[in-house]
Amino acid sequence: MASGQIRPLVAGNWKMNGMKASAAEFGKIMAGAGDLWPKTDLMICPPATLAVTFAAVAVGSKVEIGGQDCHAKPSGAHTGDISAEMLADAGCKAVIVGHSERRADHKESNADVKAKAEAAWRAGLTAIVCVGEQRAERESGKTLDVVGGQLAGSLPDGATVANLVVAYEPVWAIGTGLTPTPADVAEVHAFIRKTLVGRFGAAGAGVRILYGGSVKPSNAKELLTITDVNGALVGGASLKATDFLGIAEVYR
Ligand SMILES: O=C(CO)COP(=O)(O)O
Repeated sequence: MASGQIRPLVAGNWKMNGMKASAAEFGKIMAGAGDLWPKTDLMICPPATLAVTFAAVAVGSKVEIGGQDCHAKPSGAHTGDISAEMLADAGCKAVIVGHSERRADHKESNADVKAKAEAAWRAGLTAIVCVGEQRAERESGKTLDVVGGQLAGSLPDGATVANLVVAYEPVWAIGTGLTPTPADVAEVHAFIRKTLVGRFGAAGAGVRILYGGSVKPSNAKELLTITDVNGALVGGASLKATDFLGIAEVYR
């Protein structure tokens, strides 16, 4: 496998989608996961309203539950926010931080993202740190500068590198059906790997680097078997069990 010895992770980010009735679709994902594990780890990041129940029913299954965001502090007067400790208490094993929709909609800076990633580690969660360039940045040849700056500013400090995942999500590829060429994905992932090894030493070689942005079953093989692509962060296609499992199939 092009991704070497690293066990891939296919994670679904449900974003602001999902009602109680979505438990049926989640059940289908759990039912299919057994066939894919232990070759591939599977995770669903549902909205917080569903995380508690999904985490409870997922106990003993091969699907882990993650949050989509967390506050940097463990508790306090922060109306509407959820801490990493609360996610862990709900049964989550990971949390996405620095998704481009949060960087844009909530004006989250690299420093904010870093504080959230460190909060994830503090709570014993895996931090899934998202980076990725805007279309204009790619067109002007600034992709590696932008991604390098995001990594420098948002990766957590500390020694819990086993609890780190980086997701490369080009902003222009999210929800658009557009994807970078395999060569472009390979270039950015190699750059992220080099940066991780520079930052964390040998442990950086084991950090999973996910690709995200319009991944679907039909393009999964092309995108997810590139060197240093160790899985996917899937948006829209993760809402349908057959599509989500069809993506993870590439690692079977
Ligand atoms: O943002 C994403 C996952 O976090 C990707 O979304 P889509 O797969 O819908 O493009």
